[in-house]
Amino acid sequence: MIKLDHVSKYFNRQQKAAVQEISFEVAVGETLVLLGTSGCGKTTTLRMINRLITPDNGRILVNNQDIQQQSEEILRRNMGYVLQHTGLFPHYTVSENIGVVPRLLRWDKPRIQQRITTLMEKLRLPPGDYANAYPHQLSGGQQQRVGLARALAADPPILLMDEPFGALDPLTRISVRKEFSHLDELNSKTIILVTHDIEEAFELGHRICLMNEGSIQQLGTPADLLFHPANDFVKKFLDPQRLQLELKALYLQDLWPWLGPAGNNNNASALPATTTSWEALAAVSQQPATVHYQQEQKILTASILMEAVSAYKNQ
Ligand SMILES: Nc1ncnc2c1ncn2[C@@H]1O[C@H](COP(=O)(O)OP(=O)(O)OP(=O)(O)O)[C@@H](O)[C@H]1O
Repeated sequence: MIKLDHVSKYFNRQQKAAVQEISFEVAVGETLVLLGTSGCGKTTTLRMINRLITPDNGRILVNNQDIQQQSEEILRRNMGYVLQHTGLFPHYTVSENIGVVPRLLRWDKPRIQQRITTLMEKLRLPPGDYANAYPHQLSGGQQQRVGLARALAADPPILLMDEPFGALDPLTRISVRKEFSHLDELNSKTIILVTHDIEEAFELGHRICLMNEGSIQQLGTPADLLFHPANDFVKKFLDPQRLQLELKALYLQDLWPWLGPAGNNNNASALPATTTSWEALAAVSQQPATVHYQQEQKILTASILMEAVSAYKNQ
């Protein structure tokens, strides 16, 4: 659905490209995270995809069509854009902010109203309390949700997000991120999300594109980056948070051959095999659980889990 083919960008006739020979594809419904330190070219890459910046070399295709040959208006209508600083219009109410794009598209009033109400409810902004509030009357987390609602209003198939949780304090950031990952509105969307936060990338990305100085260092699943780093840069980038990331990237079903013994315990709570090791560790810290997978049931304790993680890594 989105394809970058050897895309480069040089600013101000720089010798060194801000983005250098970047190629990747993002499938329909996939979330790709662009991860990397400040200045590595993430935002430039994102802005080239919706034509806010023109590449110097290479091609960008959306739905198999070169974006330079599509009208900017139609291209952007298919892409919601969410920014770190929400970019809400300060003199518009929440409801007016969310309705901006549907109004531009000339939807009729009842349809716009219905859509605003639906999104506000889904994003935990009760319309009775917030529809007529102005952005400055909201907390950072609420403003962020309004920004997301505005990007989703016309139901675009693609969502581009630049540090969408970057302006939030760490606790709010974690809770807004969690809500975001469970939002049904996002299930079928193709999402490219920019962040410098490793944990966020691992939580939200189906795949991660790790960049440094304008180039891709590795593009793969969280498990690929952790267990099969392409080079020393990738390894060192992840090292500070390695254990936690490994536990979040490994699902119980990945550890199945090393989990044991098979058994049944009617008093234990049941965990799905799609639980991450991180969540499972929290769940079994008090008492054992059972896991059912491929017609087999096993007992899970913290020590069994940690031994299985070690065995997986040493295989
Ligand atoms: N409009 C511009 N003019 C000149 N140089 C620019 C411009 N935009 C970005 N750059 C340079 O291009 C490089 C990549 O910037 P970019 O904003 O894409 O990085 P980033 O990874 O998104 O960083 P950050 O997380 O700090 O936003 C940087 O060296 C930056 O200074």
